[in-house]
Amino acid sequence: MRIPNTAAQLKDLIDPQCPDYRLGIILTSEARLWHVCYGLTQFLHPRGEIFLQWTKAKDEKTTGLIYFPGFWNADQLLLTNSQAFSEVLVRRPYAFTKPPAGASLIRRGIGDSLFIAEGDEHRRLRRILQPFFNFRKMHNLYPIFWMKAIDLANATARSDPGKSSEEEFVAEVLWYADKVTLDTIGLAALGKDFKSLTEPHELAKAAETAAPTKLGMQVIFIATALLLPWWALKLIPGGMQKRLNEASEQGIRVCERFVEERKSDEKIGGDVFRQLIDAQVFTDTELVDNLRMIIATGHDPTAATFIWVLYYLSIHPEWQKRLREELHANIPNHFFTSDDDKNHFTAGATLDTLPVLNACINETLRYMPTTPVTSRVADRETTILSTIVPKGTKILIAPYVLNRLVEHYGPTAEDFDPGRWIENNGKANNHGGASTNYAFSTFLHGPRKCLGMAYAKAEIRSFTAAFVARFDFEMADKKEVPVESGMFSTRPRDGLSLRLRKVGGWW
Ligand code: HEM
Repeated sequence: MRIPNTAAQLKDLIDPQCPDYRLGIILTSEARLWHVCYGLTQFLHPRGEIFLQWTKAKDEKTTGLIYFPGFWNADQLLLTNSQAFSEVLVRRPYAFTKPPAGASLIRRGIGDSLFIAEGDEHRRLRRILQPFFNFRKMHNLYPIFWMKAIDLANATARSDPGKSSEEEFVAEVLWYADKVTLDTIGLAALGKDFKSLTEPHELAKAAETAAPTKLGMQVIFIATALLLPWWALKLIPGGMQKRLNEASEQGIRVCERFVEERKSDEKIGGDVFRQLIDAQVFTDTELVDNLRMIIATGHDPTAATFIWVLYYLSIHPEWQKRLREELHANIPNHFFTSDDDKNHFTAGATLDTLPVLNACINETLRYMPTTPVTSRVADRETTILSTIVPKGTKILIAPYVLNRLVEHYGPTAEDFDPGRWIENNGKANNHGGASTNYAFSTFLHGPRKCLGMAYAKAEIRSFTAAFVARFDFEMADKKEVPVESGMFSTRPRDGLSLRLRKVGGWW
């Protein structure tokens, strides 16, 4: 079967019950040019929600694929079931490459690295980098995560020196999350504490310059997907393209300095970067580019996920309370309060096994994947689920959709419910009640699965444990529902302002 390419055939593939379909067809049936509206769907916030609605509307006759035209009337396929995910991500991953326009934007931002490499080059870089991110190595990083988790809680408690009460106050916590995750990846990857939590740092400034929540960044992504040339982006108001260039150049300068420092002093550090230099597998340019990638990918999505954990716990106080009780029962007080002891907590062995902690984090990762939608392009004529897919077809992969399907999680699929990760006997499970691992697609699958999954989970466990054990919290404005935003990682557009109360006896 060839992909249909007329508005009439489109009707067969998209269920007319779907409201967005009707909006689309009104705009598209007469004038194909208006297909730009469908092109926008992958950028609309909450990202992935429209695709979930389409998938649900097709429901009983779903084939695993929904066809819809994109910008400039390009062919696009949305994958809607596990079999389709498996074919694209696991069975034939190299037949589907990252879209060239998006890849070139990422190259400008964080360098020519594993993240956008394809085919044999991707295999080579992955083979080199994978061993540095294995489960055991990530476990060995727990002392760093715990130390930084305590720093995060302490810095939050010190926020706004003029506050009227030291025991109860309001703080915007996304700012702290961004800084502490940057400092943590600095220590883990480079053995270097950027200390951006307490002092200005060039890399934190670069990240703020390219502030991912700004509307301008969204416009840049859309313009790139529209295949507008780079020079045309200069016309976008707000100087976004200039700021992106500045941020990128700043990142290059800082990372080049790190490489020089490291190469000139063989004694520094036993961290990931030292091991990469010693292995002598990368040129200097590759070192700089992959270091930029590790710093960027290693802090932005973990900060965002940690913030969503805090948000869901603030609107589900019953889970917050259960979690705090679990933490107080399992982690002795002095590991939070004593400067000597905080470095000696064997956090890994404890935090990996706490059912409520892991349930709250897994459920947040499921419910709010910070990469809700990603994409590929068929780089040759191929098939997905026996459907012929012409070369150049764009493939939309939405973890947000698979993570919320009733087929996977039952009638509560669209509710936030950490309980699905805990068995009746109180023990943790790692499937959330779903029968396929594609039901949890937050980190994707196959050879391009997130390299930092174990790192991210261990870091978020540490930050959540140290925060929830010591603060009781709720939304500063109880009526506020965060507006989702961000093109790299989905995060609350205006940060997260919490009313925090110090928990007595844990300071
Ligand atoms: C909660 C946190 C995180 C989430 C949700 C996440 C999610 C993802 C996703 C969905 C991808 C695939 C993107 C695509 O191919 O379109 C990815 C790739 C990647 N992630 Fe993560 N990530 C997280 C944290 C991290 C961390 C902490 C690191 C590094 C320390 C990292 C490093 C990478 C790298 C290097 C890739 C590219 C892998 C490849 O193409 O072979 N990520 N991540």
